[in-house]
Amino acid sequence: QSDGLEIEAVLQSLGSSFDAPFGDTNRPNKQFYQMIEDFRETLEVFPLSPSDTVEAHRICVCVRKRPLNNKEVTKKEIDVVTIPGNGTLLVHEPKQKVDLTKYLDNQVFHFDYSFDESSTNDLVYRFTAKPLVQTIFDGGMATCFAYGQTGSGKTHTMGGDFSGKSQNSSKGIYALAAQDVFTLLKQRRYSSQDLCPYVTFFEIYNGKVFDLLNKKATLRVLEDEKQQVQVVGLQEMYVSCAEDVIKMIEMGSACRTSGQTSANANSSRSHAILQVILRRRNQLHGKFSLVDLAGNERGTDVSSNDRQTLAETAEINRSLLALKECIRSLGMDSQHIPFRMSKLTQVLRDSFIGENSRTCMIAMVSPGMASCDYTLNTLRYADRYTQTHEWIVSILLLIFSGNCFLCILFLQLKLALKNNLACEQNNLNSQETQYKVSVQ
Ligand SMILES: Nc1ncnc2c1ncn2[C@@H]1O[C@H](COP(=O)(O)OP(=O)(O)OP(=O)(O)O)[C@@H](O)[C@H]1O
Repeated sequence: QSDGLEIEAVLQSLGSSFDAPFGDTNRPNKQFYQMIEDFRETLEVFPLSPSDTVEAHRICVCVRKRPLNNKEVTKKEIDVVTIPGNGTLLVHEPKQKVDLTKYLDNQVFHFDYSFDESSTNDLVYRFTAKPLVQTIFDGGMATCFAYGQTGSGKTHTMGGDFSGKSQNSSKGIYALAAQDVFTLLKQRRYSSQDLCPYVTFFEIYNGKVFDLLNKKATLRVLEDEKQQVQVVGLQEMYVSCAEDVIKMIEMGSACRTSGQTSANANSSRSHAILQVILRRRNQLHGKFSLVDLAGNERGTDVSSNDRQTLAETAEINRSLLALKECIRSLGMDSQHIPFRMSKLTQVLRDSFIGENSRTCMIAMVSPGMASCDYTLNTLRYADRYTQTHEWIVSILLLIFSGNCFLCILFLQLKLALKNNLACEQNNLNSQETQYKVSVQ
């Protein structure tokens, strides 16, 4: 029987055309599966191709869907996410009416780019982090975040493909960005500029900073009199080629703090930050921060609910909320960036200030029906950044048109969003309170 399951899993991973003889007999949620398949038949698909134009964005928000993994295929999980292209993503949320009629709530999300399950790291890199490499040569700060539920593919995207348990670090966004930095450094216009590349690699775990290139030494974060944030003692390694950077990625990744969640046996419980820094005569010229964020799971997803795990989860959620606030403020060109809200945003302060800073957020989603709630959470988190741009356009339009009614409507909308944020903060606070109560 187990052989049968394995054969079935392989056939399913080859394509849905092989699915019918097996899937029809004992697939759980067969009706939903069929409804989604029927819906997909009606869609026009425009897959992203490497020859498509890469647009310049100050804040770029993208989404990447990973394929169903072997475990999900064996369990006959339904794929509830469809990427028709043009930056669109659909979640087919299975629902049931009071009379038990099943139906799909098809929710549509729009991003700058959407990558389907067949997209390679190369393709994702081309549209996300690659355009940011130029920023650091122009004396700016670039930041690329991988955000998403545990097991959704953040480390796969940033650190490289896994073959079995070993990771191919040369195939991740970290390494691809490093290669491009060295390609540009060799170009005549930059080779004469005396720019020197350095790398730092550190993690933030439970509000503490650890140097992944120096035996996980604990580091202090201090602010100097000019409000510059310094990570005291962080090793900045000189690198002479992309291979040097790959060695550092492998060295640092090996000592990253991990744990076990229901979705990932080797879950990263820390935010890992790789920085490629350009210095000219020891002065900072540009900095590219590539951030593999900790999974945004809720407390119940982690396999043990002990004191440490609860504290970890509360800290992860707090820092992700802080990050959301900082990127929102950046998008609105706000004078006040609340970077002191968490250690993560504090160490990334440079990324949120200055006119020449560019950010890219890649939201990762798991395709399975069991992950549907978390997928929607991730998409809503990322969706807010896109909304920020739309808001700025709306404000300008309203000011110029002088339309009072629309102004009132807009202010009400703004108030609703503020309330929503307050709610999120309350949720976080109550999560922390629960944690405190459980510790007592
Ligand atoms: N696009 C993809 N194609 C193929 N396999 C993938 C893809 N994305 C993720 N995977 C696989 O899914 C598993 C989980 O991925 P990964 O460790 O990158 O998740 P994560 O989001 O970093 O999780 P965590 O937050 O728990 O660390 C890995 O085995 C990885 O190889």
